[in-house]
Amino acid sequence: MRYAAFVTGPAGAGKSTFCTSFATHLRLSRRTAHTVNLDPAATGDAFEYEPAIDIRELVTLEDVMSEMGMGPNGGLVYCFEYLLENIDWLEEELGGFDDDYLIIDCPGQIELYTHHPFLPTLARALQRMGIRTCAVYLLESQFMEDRYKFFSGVLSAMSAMVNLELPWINIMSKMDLVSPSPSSDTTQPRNGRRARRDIARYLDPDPLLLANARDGHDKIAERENSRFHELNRAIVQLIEDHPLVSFLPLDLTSTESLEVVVSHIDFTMQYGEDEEPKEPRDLDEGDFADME
Ligand SMILES: Nc1nc2c(ncn2[C@@H]2O[C@H](COP(=O)(O)OP(=O)(O)OP(=O)(O)O)[C@@H](O)[C@H]2O)c(=O)[nH]1
Ligand SMILES: [Mg+2]
Repeated sequence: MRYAAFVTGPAGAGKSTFCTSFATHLRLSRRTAHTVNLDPAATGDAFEYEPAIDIRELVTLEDVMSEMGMGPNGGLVYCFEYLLENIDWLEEELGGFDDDYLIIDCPGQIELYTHHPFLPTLARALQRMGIRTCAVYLLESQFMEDRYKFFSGVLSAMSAMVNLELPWINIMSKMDLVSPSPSSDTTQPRNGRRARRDIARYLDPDPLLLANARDGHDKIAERENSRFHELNRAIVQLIEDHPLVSFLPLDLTSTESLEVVVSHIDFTMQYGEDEEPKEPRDLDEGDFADME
């Protein structure tokens, strides 16, 4: 059985860094792992791993921009269309890997996940090749500093999830940057326990975070713009009705944290489930011979 995890998320969320750590972790656990670079715009220092498969061997954004006279965003769309038209190339590249675990490092353009069909089409192509797939969505911990930013992150994660139609895990990356005292939420007393509880409210989003906008700035905003308030209420309702989005914290400075995340990814893809179950050996007739 082959497996592939798409590592997705907005620009700079830590996808490539996570891919490197994830692959290293699997290898240290004596498991095979191959990283795939799916970013046609990646430059030399975009990631630290040595990709086993690299979309840039098929097409690069630079070439598309200079040869087709396209801008960076249209060019990226063109690259993915080109990849899907040349899916044989990918199949050939993948042919060499049997019984394997692919970690696919995706580009950070959010629209690729939320309203283009490329990744779902690609995932279906992999599934046809007998590869079991899942997606990991990274949101960086700075999103927890501001409620509105956070909920926009939650909504983009949700819309990517709906678009991709794959087994899915959300990860709050860069947790090493979260200090024990609550950052911008000045309404909370600065003690460690309260801060941890606040972090928990973000990891398992508490819609009341958005509903109970308590500081003065928000009150003024609400009074001045009742439609904004209405919109917030609608979003709160949406998140309450569809509690699909919770986040696993990832702190790359902790092996344990990485292990927990990897075990969730394994579980999501049902990694190893197809291995021969090691059932106890059946008794042969001969085993009874001595007893008679
Ligand atoms: N403190 C901290 N910084 C991190 C972590 N992961 C990544 N970074 C930093 O965040 C920046 C972006 O990391 P990348 O891994 O390149 O992010 P990306 O999501 O691949 O970015 P794009 O491919 O450009 O969308 C780099 O400067 C990393 O060093 C982390 O766990 N903790
Ligand atoms: Mg990257």
